[in-house]
Amino acid sequence: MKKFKAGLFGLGVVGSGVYKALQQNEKYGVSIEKIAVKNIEKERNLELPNGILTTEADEILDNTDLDIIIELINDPKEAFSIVKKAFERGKSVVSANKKMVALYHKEILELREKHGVKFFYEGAVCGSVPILRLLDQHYKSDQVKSIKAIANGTCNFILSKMVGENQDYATALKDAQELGFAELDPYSDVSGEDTRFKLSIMIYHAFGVFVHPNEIPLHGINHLDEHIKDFAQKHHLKLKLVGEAQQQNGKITAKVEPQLVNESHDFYTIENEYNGIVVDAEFSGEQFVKGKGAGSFPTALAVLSNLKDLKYDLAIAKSLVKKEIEFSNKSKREIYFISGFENEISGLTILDQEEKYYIVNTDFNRLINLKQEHLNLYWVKIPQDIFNKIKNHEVLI
Ligand SMILES: NC(=O)C1=CN([C@@H]2O[C@H](COP(=O)(O)OP(=O)(O)OC[C@H]3O[C@@H](n4cnc5c(N)ncnc54)[C@H](OP(=O)(O)O)[C@@H]3O)[C@@H](O)[C@H]2O)C=CC1
Ligand SMILES: N[C@@H](CC=O)C(=O)O
Repeated sequence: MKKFKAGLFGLGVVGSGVYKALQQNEKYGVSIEKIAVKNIEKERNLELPNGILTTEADEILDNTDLDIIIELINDPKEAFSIVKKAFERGKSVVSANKKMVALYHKEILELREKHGVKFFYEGAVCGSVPILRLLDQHYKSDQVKSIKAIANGTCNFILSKMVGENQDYATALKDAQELGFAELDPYSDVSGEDTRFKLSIMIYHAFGVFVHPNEIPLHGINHLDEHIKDFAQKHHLKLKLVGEAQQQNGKITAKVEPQLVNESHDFYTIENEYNGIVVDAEFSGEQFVKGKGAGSFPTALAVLSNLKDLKYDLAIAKSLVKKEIEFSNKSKREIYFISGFENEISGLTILDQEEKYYIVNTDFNRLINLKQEHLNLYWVKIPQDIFNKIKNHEVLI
């Protein structure tokens, strides 16, 4: 079979994983001919042929010998410009850039149709977990009702280290950065934005609707305080950043927020950089997938599997679905642990109270409003069953 020739953009955590895997294994049938980087002088822990690096994007984009572009840079605007130019030159692209895909999703898929090329991005969502492939192929014959996902390895790593191993936030974040899990600006991870990008992409593949990430309400883990950690440890609970979306009565609702889970929940065993997704669908009911959501080789694997899709002309992410389902950012009343307030907060239905925190019955939008006055306000959803157990002293030590 013909060996494909590829041009690679980006030789960082993911790019170098892809390069090494392709170098070490002939079975992929793809050779990297040229690599664009930002800083050609940078020291790299890789053996590279002379002259393979460039800082000129057009050296790759204008090279008619190259069949495929692999886009793995850390700048979404620049990445979009590369993808557009590649499409205009008739080249198909594989990318792992969730921010770029989420921000320009509809436009990219329309351009892809216009230019008759292919565009795959499995690595953009949950690293090595083939969730887009599942949603596109398996769930095409079913009707997805909801998706719940731990979709950010950095946050899950931090929360695992803090609650499970008593590490402090700053050390856990630094370790996640050193391990290559975090984004260039880790605010994107800890604020919940990265999860929101991935959720918006999954919403399209699950429900066929483009929802701009900014429309999805979010609350990250960047204001986490000791009280929630103590509370979780005291009740043998784990803390997870969860992105969720559901379809009900022709409307999609979605949000990203931290939640407490107990040992009966699928997410309880997801630790460190692992991600997990529970898909609930009409015929299949609930299914749960779990795998490494960040890191060099796990993400490279998703890119490599898309290179295979290109070679064999598979249908993943091929269709541009058009559905008239509305998105609504309305939120319903749920039970929340809240802390991080200086003065008493009035007007809330308080279910339990200690000096430094409340357990309240309220809705996400009300909390977002309260945060404007109480800047350090932090909240975590407590599912009803967990609250009942706590109330009945069932899980108290
Ligand atoms: N790290 C992870 O676990 C995962 C990352 N991703 C996504 O994959 C992409 C790459 O991430 P990651 O490898 O971690 O990022 P890194 O920061 O490790 O590497 C980024 C690479 O992009 C290069 N680069 C930046 N700007 C340009 C440009 N304008 N032209 C050419 N090259 C450029 C950099 O060059 P130089 O080396 O010279 O600085 C560097 O090699 C991002 O979109 C990220 O969100 C997705 C899933 C998991
Ligand atoms: N920063 C991201 C990398 C993978 O998408 C994460 O931590 O999940």
